[in-house]
Amino acid sequence: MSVFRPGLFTGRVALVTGGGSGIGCQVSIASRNLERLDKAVEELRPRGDIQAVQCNIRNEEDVRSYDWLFMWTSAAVTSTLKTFGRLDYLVNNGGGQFPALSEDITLKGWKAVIETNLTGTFLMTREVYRQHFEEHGGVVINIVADMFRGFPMMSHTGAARAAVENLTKSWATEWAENGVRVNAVAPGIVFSPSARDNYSFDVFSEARSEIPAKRLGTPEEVSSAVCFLLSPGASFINGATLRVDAGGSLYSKLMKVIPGSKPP
Ligand SMILES: CCCCCCCCCCC/C=C/C(=O)SCCNC(=O)CCNC(=O)[C@H](O)C(C)(C)COP(=O)(O)OP(=O)(O)OC[C@H]1O[C@@H](n2cnc3c(N)ncnc32)[C@H](O)[C@@H]1OP(=O)(O)O
Ligand SMILES: NC(=O)C1=CN([C@@H]2O[C@H](COP(=O)(O)OP(=O)(O)OC[C@H]3O[C@@H](n4cnc5c(N)ncnc54)[C@H](OP(=O)(O)O)[C@@H]3O)[C@@H](O)[C@H]2O)C=CC1
Repeated sequence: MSVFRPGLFTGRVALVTGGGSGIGCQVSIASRNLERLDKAVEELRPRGDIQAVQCNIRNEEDVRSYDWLFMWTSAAVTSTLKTFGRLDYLVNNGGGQFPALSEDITLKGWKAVIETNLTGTFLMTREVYRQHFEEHGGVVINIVADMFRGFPMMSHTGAARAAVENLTKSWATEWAENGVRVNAVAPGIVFSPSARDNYSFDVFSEARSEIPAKRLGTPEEVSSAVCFLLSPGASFINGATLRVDAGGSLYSKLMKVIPGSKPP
């Protein structure tokens, strides 16, 4: 994600898993690969105050590391609080999967996808709530996917993302009185280099004709939705899933073929 909204989030602090964000506030970005994180920090530095935190969201030990000052706290949360002094937003963006028929998914592969997308989101959110949001309130955004009609060829991620959508509703209700809002964003098909490299065929070219708008989404279009849900403009929205897919999740091949074709 990389959208800059000058002014809107000034003085606020966000913790974003899975890569970059420049939403115009102070941000910690957390993922496994420190080299990639440092590169993202360099790119995003002109947009705001950014720091990198190495963290595998699948490992409770990574998420909950011991700190003498803060007692049992998340490394990512602790370092964000130490650096910026507060925490207002958590964006659970880290995730991924691989294409495979269900019968070909090994238990190890299944666990990798479930632990990344479901358990990682649970661990991060639980920790942020325990360490800060319970007392101070905050906003959580869970990035899910278009799994509303199942996710054939990627059933592991479909199951994990549907579970995260359900967690979104549970947390929204459990924590509302603590001033916490929890919403999800479900992107359609959005160009990203890692998605391109993760398929043996040109998934983006093939997908384009199946989207009513005849084009892919952009990271900025996803980020706009995230920024809206984080903002005070969404203060009465809780437990919702916002689809950012240009209607892609509503379209079926059984319907009339979509005419025309627009450039990407
Ligand atoms: C034909 C497909 C049609 C579907 C069409 C749909 C349209 C597509 C829409 C696109 C939507 C895009 C959504 C996105 O999320 S894009 C960007 C997300 N980024 C990624 O997905 C990054 C790449 N993925 C991963 O990093 C991994 O998949 C994973 C999340 C599992 C990370 O796990 P880990 O780091 O632990 O990875 P390992 O390499 O150690 O793998 C562990 C075991 O997982 C199995 N595995 C992993 N990759 C594959 C693969 N490509 N094929 C089969 N199995 C795989 C395997 O069992 C691994 O264990 P082994 O290495 O011991 O075998
Ligand atoms: N692009 C698309 O069409 C769609 C994407 N999405 C979802 O949106 C999110 C962003 O996707 P996109 O930017 O395209 O993909 P990327 O692969 O670029 O981003 C995924 C990020 O997640 C991080 N990550 C993966 N596993 C872990 C882990 N165990 N711990 C911490 N971080 C982890 C990766 O960093 P690192 O490897 O360094 O840990 C990477 O930065 C993902 O959850 C993706 O599944 C959903 C629908 C469609």
